Amino acid sequence: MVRAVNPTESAPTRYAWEVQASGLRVRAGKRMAVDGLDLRLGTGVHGLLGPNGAGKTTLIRALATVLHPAGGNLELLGVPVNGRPDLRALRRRLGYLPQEFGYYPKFTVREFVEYMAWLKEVDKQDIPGAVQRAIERVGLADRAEDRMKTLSGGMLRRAGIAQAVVNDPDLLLLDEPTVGLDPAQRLEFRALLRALGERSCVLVSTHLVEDVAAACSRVVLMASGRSVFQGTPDEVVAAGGTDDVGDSPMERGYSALLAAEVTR
Ligand SMILES: Nc1ncnc2c1ncn2[C@@H]1O[C@H](COP(=O)(O)OP(=O)(O)OP(=O)(O)O)[C@@H](O)[C@H]1O
Repeated sequence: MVRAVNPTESAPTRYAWEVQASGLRVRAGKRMAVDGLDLRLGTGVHGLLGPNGAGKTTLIRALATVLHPAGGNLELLGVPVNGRPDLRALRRRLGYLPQEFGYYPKFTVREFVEYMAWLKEVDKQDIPGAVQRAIERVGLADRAEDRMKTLSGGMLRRAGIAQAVVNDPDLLLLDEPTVGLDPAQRLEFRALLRALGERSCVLVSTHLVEDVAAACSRVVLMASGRSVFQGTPDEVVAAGGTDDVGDSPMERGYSALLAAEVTR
């Protein structure tokens, strides 16, 4: 039987921005946690910074199409996600690492990443190679046959990153990916981020300002559900002065930009 092609699958593959949001509003429970956010993200690694409760996780969940916008416009990889479109084709091109993710504890790392590749509808013949590559990229090749329940917190996080990249996503969303990674792994992860950002749009939420300085080409700063700054890491540094709070130029710039927003 010939299956009808839906409008999402036949959407043009060329677009100016991987993520384009205007006046975006997203609810988290009863709260409008993203409230009038304007954002344009292209290829590269974008660091998403902001204080607790700024709306970072809610934004990432909306970009992962887990939460539906309550208002405004959102376009991902050229596909409008307002209304109730069929998002299946779009989701195949996304990678998402939530802050917490579920897994069957008896799965081995390889089985977990294979299962996620299958869910993302990676072509059957491509799955073994894609899984091996993803596991190697996060440095878990020597633990591939170990069960998920035997991994340390940092290793679990790396397995989570492997599932997020197994389909070579065009838009990769990582919510606090470096939590639990040891310093050596964080350095390797920064290198992986830079490599992924060469051909994909990567958005990384983190509280580790130094990860942003080292791995990101652009910075988005959120406060109270809106984007209050978008620019380069150098521009963040330039915003800081010696009186601003922080142990590094990047932290002082971050504090200065947030303080300017509070007094606005
Ligand atoms: N399920 C929920 N029900 C009610 N309120 C929620 C829910 N999830 C988030 N919120 C609220 O929405 C706001 C934004 O939360 P969100 O988790 O998006 O922020 P965040 O910037 O990711 O914070 P953090 O840095 O602490 O992870 C907060 O005020 C939070 O309390």
